[in-house]
Amino acid sequence: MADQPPQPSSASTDAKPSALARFDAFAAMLGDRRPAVFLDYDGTLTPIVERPDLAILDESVRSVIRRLAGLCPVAVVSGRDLEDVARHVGIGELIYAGSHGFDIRGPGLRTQIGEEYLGDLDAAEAALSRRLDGIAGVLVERKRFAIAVHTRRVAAPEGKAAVAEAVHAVAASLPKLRVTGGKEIHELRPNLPWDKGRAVLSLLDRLGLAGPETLPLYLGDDETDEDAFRALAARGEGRGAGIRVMDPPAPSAAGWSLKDPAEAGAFLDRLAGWLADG
Ligand SMILES: O=P(O)(O)OC[C@H]1O[C@H](O[C@H]2O[C@H](CO)[C@@H](O)[C@H](O)[C@H]2O)[C@H](O)[C@@H](O)[C@@H]1O
Repeated sequence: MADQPPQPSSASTDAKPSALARFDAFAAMLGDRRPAVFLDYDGTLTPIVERPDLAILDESVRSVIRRLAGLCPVAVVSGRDLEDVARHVGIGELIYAGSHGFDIRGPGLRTQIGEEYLGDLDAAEAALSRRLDGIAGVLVERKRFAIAVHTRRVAAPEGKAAVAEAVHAVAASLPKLRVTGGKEIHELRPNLPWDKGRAVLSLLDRLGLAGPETLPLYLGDDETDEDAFRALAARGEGRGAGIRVMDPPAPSAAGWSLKDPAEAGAFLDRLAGWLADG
């Protein structure tokens, strides 16, 4: 019997089919459409590590992404600062969306959303450095359009609770910002209706990829990637595929899964091979 493409499931803890183990079904779902591939960085292309500067892209993954970019549109959509993620990925011709999609550049593309919030972000950064002073292990990472406060190396539970309290106190004093979460991280960003999902939809429009001949794929591992999975799911049945990198299964609006960045690299390699074979 032919391998039937699994139906995308809604946000639930249901196990999502593996886009790698069931690659034939994934390819059948893609059919003769051309993919447009959107890639998150941390936890998707590189394993989660102790500090952001230690998340180095493996050369083999870089070369798979480079090969894929020769076969279909590829964009990296990251919470990191635009320049930081572009430097880590190190492929000049790609499209990059940094600060969770607030800062976009690529061939013929340049957009910055929320420049009028930079003063509030500067004020938040200064307030955070005062409030977090003395909490061992905390790391504040300023991006152009967001501030990440990392708790991975902060003692639990008191230290982590103190960091959360400080972040929420600063946010309460700066209502033009909002708090989002992730893996051992609190982030402050402009309180605007903008996120990775809206950035992906906007890129599809601007790149002329919004039609039915293109199937957008989004690979991500974290809370903020759920915005992109939901945005693709909202385009309608079969108009986008979310692939959540996760182990064990967690609630997700993605229809597919991969276990870890190693599987993500293997999937991208398989996809590139499949596209090259025509
Ligand atoms: O959207 P992404 O590309 O996945 O970026 C999300 C955040 O990733 C980074 O933090 C995460 O990865 C670190 C390195 O593995 C890890 O130490 C940290 O606990 C994770 O939250 C990055 O530093 C953030 O700026 C991004 O927002």
